[in-house]
Amino acid sequence: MADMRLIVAGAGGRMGRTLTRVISETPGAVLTGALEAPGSALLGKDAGVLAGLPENGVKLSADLWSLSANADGILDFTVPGATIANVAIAAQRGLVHVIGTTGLSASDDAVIKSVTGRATVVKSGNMSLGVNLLAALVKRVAQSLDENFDIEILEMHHKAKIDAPSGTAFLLGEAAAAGRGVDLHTHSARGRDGLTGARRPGDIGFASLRGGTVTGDHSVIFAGPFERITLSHHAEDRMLFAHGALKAAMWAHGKKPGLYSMADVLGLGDF
Ligand SMILES: NC(=O)C1=CN([C@@H]2O[C@H](COP(=O)(O)OP(=O)(O)OC[C@H]3O[C@@H](n4cnc5c(N)ncnc54)[C@H](OP(=O)(O)O)[C@@H]3O)[C@@H](O)[C@H]2O)C=CC1
Ligand SMILES: O=C(O)C1=N[C@H](C(=O)O)C[C@H](O)C1
Repeated sequence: MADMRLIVAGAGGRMGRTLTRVISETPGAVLTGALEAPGSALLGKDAGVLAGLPENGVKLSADLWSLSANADGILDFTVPGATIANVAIAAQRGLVHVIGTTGLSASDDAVIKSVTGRATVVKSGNMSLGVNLLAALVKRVAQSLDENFDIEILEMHHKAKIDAPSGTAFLLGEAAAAGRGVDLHTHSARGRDGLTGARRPGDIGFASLRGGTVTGDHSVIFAGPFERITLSHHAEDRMLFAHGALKAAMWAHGKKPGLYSMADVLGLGDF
């Protein structure tokens, strides 16, 4: 079978450079395009060199329409506005679209959903095996405990992260809410500050810390009367997410159109 031809969107970013390295080490995958923002100072630079590799001849471009003429998939770790612009082109070209971008709004999600009748999209706030396994465990524990156990989600990331709470925190919150049988939107507490009043029973709380170079730490705390259960994941290297994204792309290649999650890719759906 021919190699899967991949475009990295956000090729100059932290995840983009990591993806370029992981693709170069992965049999069955080849980098054919590198997308960056219009006006970026990195346009025209070599994606291999930016990733700390020898030159690979793939120059950063802002023209996804042209790049996508010779591609099977796009790995998209950018910003919401870029991802939403990419969705339409990926769908029109029939590319697998792996979306790792976080900070997407409800209306962004609706746009993504609207193309999945004809596009194959894998979207997840976290592409690692460990976090997706953690989400399955959180769902199970939330199923077993009643509202006497308050659920709090704590995340910490590097100081350059621009969105909060993290996509992973929402993924874990959704898992907890599903286990509890409640709607996360009507059962969350975010951004506590000042005279907040007592905790509302049944809420799922979120707290975000930012600093240093932390790749990504997440804990889900079940705080009950006189005892606490804490389930945690600590990401030590972005390679983790890049390997997951590549696995998702290769899994989705040839799959029928639809919106898939990492739980689908990893076979954790019935966990
Ligand atoms: N799901 C997962 O497993 C993971 C998700 N993420 C998410 O991925 C996203 C990126 O993270 P990270 O790599 O750390 O961030 P960076 O800021 O390092 O990278 C984002 C890149 O996207 C570029 N970009 C901006 N606009 C466009 C555009 N229109 N077209 C193409 N590229 C564009 C930026 O360019 P410029 O700087 O010039 O604006 C930048 O190079 C975040 O949302 C993050 O939360 C991160 C890790 C894992
Ligand atoms: O911005 C990051 O770095 C990360 N973003 C994702 C998120 O928002 O959860 C995944 C990972 O934690 C790293």
